[in-house]
Amino acid sequence: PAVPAPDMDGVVAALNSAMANGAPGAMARFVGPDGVRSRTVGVQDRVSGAPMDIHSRFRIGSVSKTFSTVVLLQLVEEGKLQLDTSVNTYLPGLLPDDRITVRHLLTHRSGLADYTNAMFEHTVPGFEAVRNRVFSYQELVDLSLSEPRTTQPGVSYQYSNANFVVVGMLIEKLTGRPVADAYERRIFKPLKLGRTSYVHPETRIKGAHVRGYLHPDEEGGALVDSTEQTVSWAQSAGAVISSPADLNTFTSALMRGRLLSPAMMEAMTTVTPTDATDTRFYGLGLRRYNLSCGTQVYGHTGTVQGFYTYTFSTRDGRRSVSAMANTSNHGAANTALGGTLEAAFCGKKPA
Ligand SMILES: C[C@@H](NC(=O)[C@@H](C)NC(=O)CCCC[C@H](NC(=O)C[NH3+])C(=O)[O-])C(=O)O
Repeated sequence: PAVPAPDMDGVVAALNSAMANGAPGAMARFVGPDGVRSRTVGVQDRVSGAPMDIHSRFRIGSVSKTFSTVVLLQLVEEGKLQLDTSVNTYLPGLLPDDRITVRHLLTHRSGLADYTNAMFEHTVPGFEAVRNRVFSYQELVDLSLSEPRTTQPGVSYQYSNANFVVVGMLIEKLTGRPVADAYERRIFKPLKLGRTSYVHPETRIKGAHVRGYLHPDEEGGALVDSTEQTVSWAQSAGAVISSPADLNTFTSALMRGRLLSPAMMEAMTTVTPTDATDTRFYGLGLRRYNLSCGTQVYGHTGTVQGFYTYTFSTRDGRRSVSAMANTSNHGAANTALGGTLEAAFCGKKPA
């Protein structure tokens, strides 16, 4: 069936709006039946003035959660663990509640508190305190367990990075190897994602990359260059580095069933609402947005110091959008960047 052509003027307007709301630069890449459309605005480096480059790499934050989910669901397909079994079966004694299952982690329904709320309550001091720190998975889980649970297991959606830290622990326990090897062997290599890497705890981004700029909490305060950090506070919940093209390839290949069986894709895309607007949903490590034109898109968003990311694809994988703005802690810029989805997937508004 015919699909609307992307409204690339609308995409550029959204990118410019992200800049008007505090991002030094932004970019978006659309892949559809009629080929690739890329747009960039502003700069990827405020000091050198280097313009935003569509081939540059950047930190994708929680889009990493979908990569971690693919690895874990492949392990489920291989019979190494089961979704509705207690996490403590595979990681004895880790969690204080045997009722928390693997599925609860992937759907943010475990009740494990998100330690990043306290860690980054004061944005720049919180970031400076951890940007060069290396945490073990256990230390991050202990931070979560030092706070009360946020829900009884399975009862409600409560987003938490802790869930995907435990997913990383499961992957390493079940494969006997660092999570980086699993990403490489199971996703990056097969899909030839040449600009995607999982780097921890090295702080530098190798190769041509975007510099990220963190907004301080103080209105009008100077931007902080947050490009170099360990991202050890997130790891399997947020430490992947990628590029617009690789993200388009990843989400499209995922939706086309290149990484998981049809049955597992059915499980992954079975969603529940995450808010009262009936437009935002979560499945297994995957968001679904219902767009104004009725199109449903699947993918993930990312927020890591200095970088906002959206990467979504239609269910058939025929169309995908990846968009990035090199700032964070500035909600208006994030909302503006999200406007690329409506423009790209719904096309020009009817006159
Ligand atoms: C929401 C997003 N989640 C992620 O990408 C994960 C990895 N990031 C976070 O949980 C936010 C950490 C603080 C960011 C900092 N904010 C503060 O420090 C606020 N005081 C910043 O904005 O850079 C997602 O799933 O879409």
